[in-house]
Amino acid sequence: MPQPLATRAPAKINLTLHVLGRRADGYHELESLVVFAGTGDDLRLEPGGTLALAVTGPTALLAGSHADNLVMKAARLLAERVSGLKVGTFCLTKRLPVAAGIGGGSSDAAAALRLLGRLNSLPLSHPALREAARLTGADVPVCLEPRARMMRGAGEDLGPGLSLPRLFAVLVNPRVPVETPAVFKALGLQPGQGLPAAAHPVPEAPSPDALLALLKNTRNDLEPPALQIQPLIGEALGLLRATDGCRLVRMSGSGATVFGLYDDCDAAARAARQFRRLRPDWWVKATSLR
Ligand SMILES: C[C@@](CO)(OP(=O)(O)O)[C@H](O)COP(=O)(O)OP(=O)(O)OC[C@H]1O[C@@H](n2ccc(N)nc2=O)[C@H](O)[C@@H]1O
Ligand SMILES: Nc1ncnc2c1ncn2[C@@H]1O[C@H](COP(=O)(O)OP(=O)(O)O)[C@@H](O)[C@H]1O
Repeated sequence: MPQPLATRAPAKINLTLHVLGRRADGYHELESLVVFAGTGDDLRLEPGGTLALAVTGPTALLAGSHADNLVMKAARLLAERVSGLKVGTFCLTKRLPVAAGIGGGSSDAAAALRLLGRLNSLPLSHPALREAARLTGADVPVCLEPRARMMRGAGEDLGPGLSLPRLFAVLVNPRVPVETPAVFKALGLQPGQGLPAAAHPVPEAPSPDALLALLKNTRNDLEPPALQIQPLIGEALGLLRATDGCRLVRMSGSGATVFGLYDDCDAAARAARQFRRLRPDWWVKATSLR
């Protein structure tokens, strides 16, 4: 019997997200410093038979139908490009909130491509794998090799892996989905129109303080339109900012998840406990980012 293959699908966090402009095809040119969390979904692949998916876990029911699952979309796109691709049954343990600005579905899709790559001896640099990632969604390429890097273009233009200090964070989501296309639409850019550019090159191996100083001079341009659509994001930002030891708060991606940064693991754990007392029904997670 072939051994099942397994991988983690970590949450993606946009520490910065500058929208440079809107292209003629409607997509937006981005510049984003992306990192990955210690928390995420889990994906297993049991090789053999036809392509199938089973989803369990606390947010399984929110992830939509199996046919529309991004795991299946990525696998189908790869199978269309690699003849005789060996497949099997994917078992997804879904824990991350859905439509939450932390790329859960994208990270699941990228995890599926990693596992199929392993099963079929395809390196992550294989053109079919890269193309399947890009066609699955704008955030999938950066999730293929989940490590800190700059992401540009619509998401396909990736910088080299960055050596960042580990950051200690609390992630908060009010458990309300926010749809990405609606947020980009609410930004209100016309094709060809841009926002003021503000390049933010990351120095080689910055200290935690240097990284924090850089983050304070940057933004998430999707925060204002997302706040218009879902005012609970403003509440999340305000409550998190007020937790003890919080150094910076910001929304990730198109929301609604927001993150707070703290000096160390204990401060983040304390803040998460403090926050849970205020909003016991929300998703609150202390984690590290890098
Ligand atoms: C905003 C970001 C930032 O990392 O994260 P999330 O909020 O999804 O986590 C991503 O760009 C989201 O990536 P992803 O969720 O994969 O986007 P897709 O499915 O490809 O596109 C959904 C829709 O978002 C808009 N879109 C997406 C990416 C982009 N650069 N410009 C866009 O205008 C388009 O309207 C598109 O139809
Ligand atoms: N494996 C999956 N996990 C989560 N959402 C998925 C998945 N597959 C498909 N989707 C769909 O993709 C959309 C975006 O979900 P998600 O990736 O969680 O968003 P975000 O990138 O904003 O965190 C949702 O509307 C959801 O129905």
